[in-house]
Amino acid sequence: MRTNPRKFNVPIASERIPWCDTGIFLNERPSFTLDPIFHSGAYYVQEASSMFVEQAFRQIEHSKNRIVLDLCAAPGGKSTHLLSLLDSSDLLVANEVIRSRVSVLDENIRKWGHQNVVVCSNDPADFSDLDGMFDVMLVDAPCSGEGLFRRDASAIQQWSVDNTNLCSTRQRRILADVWPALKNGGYLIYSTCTFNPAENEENLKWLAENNEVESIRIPLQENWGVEEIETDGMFGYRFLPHKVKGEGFFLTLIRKKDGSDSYPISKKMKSRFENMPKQFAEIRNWLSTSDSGFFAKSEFLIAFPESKIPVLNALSEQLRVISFGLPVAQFKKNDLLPEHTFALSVDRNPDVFESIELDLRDALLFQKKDEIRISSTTKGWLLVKYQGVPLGFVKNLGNRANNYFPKEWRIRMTLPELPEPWYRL
Ligand SMILES: C[S@@+](CC[C@H](N)C(=O)[O-])C[C@H]1O[C@@H](n2cnc3c(N)ncnc32)[C@H](O)[C@@H]1O
Repeated sequence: MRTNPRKFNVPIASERIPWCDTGIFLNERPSFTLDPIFHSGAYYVQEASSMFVEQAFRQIEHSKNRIVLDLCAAPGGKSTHLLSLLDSSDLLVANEVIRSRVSVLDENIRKWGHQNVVVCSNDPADFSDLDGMFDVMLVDAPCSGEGLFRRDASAIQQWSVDNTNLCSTRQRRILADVWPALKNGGYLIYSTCTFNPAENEENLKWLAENNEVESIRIPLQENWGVEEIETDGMFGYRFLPHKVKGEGFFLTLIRKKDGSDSYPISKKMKSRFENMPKQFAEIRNWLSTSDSGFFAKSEFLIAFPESKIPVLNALSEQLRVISFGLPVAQFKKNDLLPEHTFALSVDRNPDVFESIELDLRDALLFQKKDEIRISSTTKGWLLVKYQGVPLGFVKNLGNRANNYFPKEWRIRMTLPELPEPWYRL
């Protein structure tokens, strides 16, 4: 699993994943459903090899105000990882073409708690008019999944030569479609969870034959067991499951050496997003960021970096934007109701709402959306926490408390005898 460093520190006794600062191996699989902080975006359960994206990202020249695209983003493993690696001045665009997979992506991103993000649902071809828009692109391409063979025997049955050829053709189409949107000097991280050259190094070779690119090497440590392969001066990194402590994976990093230097973003374009109604100005104090603008979308107030509004306008001219920023509150008449996602925000001003700590059972009852006992004498909005990690809001009426956990995210299982959590904070 990979922790959210803005919410939860890696437990000290854990075995670290050597290529990811926030990644740890768990000795056994605990019940994540019965862990309140799992539902709060304190960590993401992810296969270890995939976290190698961090090493690629570390080779990218550091600068601020980058626009980063995760093209094949659902369910959000690498998008949440990127959010933790990016500067708050950067913007992540997380895209998933398959509509039924967008809601899980959106949910995982909301729980991670960052405001500098746009979620959209488009075919790679829809990006081709955004000439030179992105500084960094991650294409974690759909593939034949040979890397799953070890843990899922049915993946072997589904494998065929025809399917690998189909995947390779599709990957080339995806790369060709999205390539113009990467700016000159921008970086592409390409990855798959398969081994065969047709979906990996041969695609790279094809890209290099048709475009000006520079292959970037990623430093390795021998004890990681990761293989560096070189094909005509192009480097790739292969994870073979009998050699690394992780599943099968392939990744490469290249730099674009041609094309547009930047996308013309007009600062004057009329915004599609309404400004916040003036009577709610107090909400500015709810976040500790200096760059938050607030926008009204139906009855919700959304925080989004003010400086990125022109980019958001430009993106929404071309793309189907599903969500942006972080919902902070719902306004009803002249009242502001804090949103659940605001409780999970990494930029929440801790002084605005009083908080109370729940024990494990009450924390899970809260996340089941059941009634819970509140010991606080403070009436009104209270932030509830488990082991210091915020879980959401209740409204304490004195004799009872209303539970504001979102219905669609609630835990549906009946609570069994509760296990001890696998960490101590
Ligand atoms: C390997 S998975 C991505 C995993 C994700 N990056 C993560 O780390 O959680 C590949 C994704 O590509 C999407 N996909 C499928 N066909 C596609 C296509 N033709 N173009 C772009 N993406 C596609 C799939 O829906 C899937 O979400």
